[in-house]
Amino acid sequence: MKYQWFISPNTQFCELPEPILLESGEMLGNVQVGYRTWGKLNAARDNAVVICHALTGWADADEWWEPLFGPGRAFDPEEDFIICSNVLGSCYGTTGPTSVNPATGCPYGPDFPRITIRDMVRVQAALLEVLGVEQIKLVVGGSLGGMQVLEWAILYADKVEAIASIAASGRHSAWCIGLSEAQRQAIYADPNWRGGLYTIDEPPAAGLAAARMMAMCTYRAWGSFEQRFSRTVQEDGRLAIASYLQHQGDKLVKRFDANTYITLTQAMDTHDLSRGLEDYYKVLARISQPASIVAIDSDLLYPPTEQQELATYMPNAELSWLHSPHGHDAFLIDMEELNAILVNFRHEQLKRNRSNSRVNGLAPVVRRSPFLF
Ligand SMILES: CC(=O)SCCNC(=O)CCNC(=O)[C@H](O)C(C)(C)COP(=O)(O)OP(=O)(O)OC[C@H]1O[C@@H](n2cnc3c(N)ncnc32)[C@H](O)[C@@H]1OP(=O)(O)O
Ligand SMILES: N[C@@H](CCO)C(=O)O
Repeated sequence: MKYQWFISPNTQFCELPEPILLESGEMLGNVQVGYRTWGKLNAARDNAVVICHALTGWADADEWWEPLFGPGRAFDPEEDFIICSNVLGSCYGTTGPTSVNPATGCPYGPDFPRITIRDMVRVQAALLEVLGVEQIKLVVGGSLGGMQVLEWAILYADKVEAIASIAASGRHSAWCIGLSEAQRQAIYADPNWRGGLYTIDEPPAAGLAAARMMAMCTYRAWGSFEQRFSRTVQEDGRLAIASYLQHQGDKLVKRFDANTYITLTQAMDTHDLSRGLEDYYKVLARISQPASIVAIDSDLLYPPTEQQELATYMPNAELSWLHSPHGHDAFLIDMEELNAILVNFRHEQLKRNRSNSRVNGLAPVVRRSPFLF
């Protein structure tokens, strides 16, 4: 089998002008960002909507969130300047383990530095600076994307007007860290792993596939598996659920890289909004932007208690429920329902801005300071 890391032909690339100082203290130079945009930046440079993707996602948000795009939908290119970039550490166009390390001329592989969610957000902010964005109307994303959204609200509080964080937590739980560690150990156990020094033609495919199979069980729910597969045995003798998981494992292996999987899951494990700041609940109280916190009622990975907690402690947050039998991945499946939640939130945001404008006699958005990236 020929493995390749697929980068969509629509991807645009930006070489960041400055190195990025990672949270670890390491400087990362020659950072490339793969990204997409839709719509136009307006004259005031304040109509940006930033979409943050999930673990194995990429910049083509109009593909994987297609029903959320269009007139009257959550993201309207007639009104918004929409940006989605591939995250730092990923393998879809942004610098990560599959990129060439300028110091060696070889791919970083396992030597790619440890990164955090904050590092991902700082790279996105540097891209936005290059694109000339001054103010962001909304930052939105699910799962790993939702973690970035929350960090955006803290790191760039003056720049971000509203956020929507879906199926995410404010700090990675022991449950999530444990599941990710088990997945990483499956990759390490593959003889092809070779400490991360495998070749593209001989990757640790079995390990990565096993990791994805475990992950899929956490992305879906008891009821959805029961309804779809029950105890059905296929003509080839395999249980349908086993066959489905094997297919999902193989599918990921054809489009994703094992070192990238390690890098991104480790970054998720660092996620804690309060790291290096103050008490966790005090940090949540600092997130003052209007916020839509979306909980999926069947989510086993980031259970609704985590979003209830966010919505309780964030002063301008509202909790919405995405009712779905599909589990955590519902934000990539039940898109009409998600679209309705986000459209409603954005209408409310618009009304709030208009009423602020009437009360204050000011423009709808009050800019407090220029943005420092
Ligand atoms: C193109 C995209 O993936 S867009 C989605 C954006 N993606 C991201 O953000 C990255 C992550 N992607 C994902 O997590 C997933 O793609 C999701 C959540 C969006 C959707 O999951 P899917 O795998 O497409 O859906 P689902 O659970 O219904 O599985 C369908 C697949 O399982 C296969 N399948 C179903 N039952 C069985 C079975 N018994 N045995 C073997 N294969 C089976 C189907 O043939 C189908 O295969 P295909 O994808 O190769 O056509
Ligand atoms: N299914 C999603 C992960 C869910 O957070 C992905 O593969 O990106």
